[in-house]
Amino acid sequence: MVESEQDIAPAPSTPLAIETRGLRKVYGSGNTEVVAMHDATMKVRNGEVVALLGPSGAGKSTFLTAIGLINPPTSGQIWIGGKLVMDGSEAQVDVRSFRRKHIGFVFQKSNLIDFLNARENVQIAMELNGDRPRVARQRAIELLEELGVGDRADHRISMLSGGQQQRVAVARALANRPSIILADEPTAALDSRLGRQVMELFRRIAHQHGAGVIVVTHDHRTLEVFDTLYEMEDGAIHKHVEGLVQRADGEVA
Ligand SMILES: Nc1ncnc2c1ncn2[C@@H]1O[C@H](COP(=O)(O)OP(=O)(O)OP(=O)(O)O)[C@@H](O)[C@H]1O
Repeated sequence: MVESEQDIAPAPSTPLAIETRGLRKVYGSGNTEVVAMHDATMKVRNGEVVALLGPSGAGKSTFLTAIGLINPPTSGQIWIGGKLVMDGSEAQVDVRSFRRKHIGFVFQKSNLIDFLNARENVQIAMELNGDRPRVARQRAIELLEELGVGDRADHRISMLSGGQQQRVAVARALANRPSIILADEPTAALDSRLGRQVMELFRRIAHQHGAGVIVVTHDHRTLEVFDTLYEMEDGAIHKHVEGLVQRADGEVA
């Protein structure tokens, strides 16, 4: 991919890719009740790349899977591309098709299909979305080339290194031109050089393709790649502003 003058953070007036309002999630009930997320509020603009930090058990995966329409919140609202998609635990869209069309996921482990090759793993995401095989095949090859693994397109997943697999996973996440990308510790299995490359890739993708990106990470070595840093603690989200911790709704804590 060629670096371009578009590789800059989005202006404050850029439309929102993601907005969450007062998300709350309660698991279990009675003695086993856990409030995993409360008043979790965040805005991500098109083209913005956001890191979500925080200790184990803070609620990061709960937040990400709520936005990914995998794990509905107990209450609060989720807006994607200006559309209300979750109102409390009630989906406002056809979840499966919305997810396929608009949301790209990258997980800690790549979740690729082992018995397919790299190209087929990317291609299948587009075919499931209704693209013709020839069109899907061509785009899969282009994406793998763009991500620097074009020469591994015909290799089975088990023959690729961890970093190469993660690049294929990113290609698959981009296949249907999602408007948002959600990544849960995508560099946890990578050494620091590859981890950095994958994070920089997210930045380029966000800035050049205009997608809103949230990356859950513990990897403090790569934080300068991000436009905005948030921290989650005990189920609540705070925004980092020049050394201060600011609540996502604007109040300084
Ligand atoms: N399915 C579930 N049932 C009950 N409690 C759950 C469930 N999933 C998560 N929790 C609890 O909710 C809280 C938040 O968990 P979550 O996985 O969202 O945190 P996290 O910040 O992603 O943690 P980590 O960094 O370790 O992945 C934790 O206390 C966890 O034990």
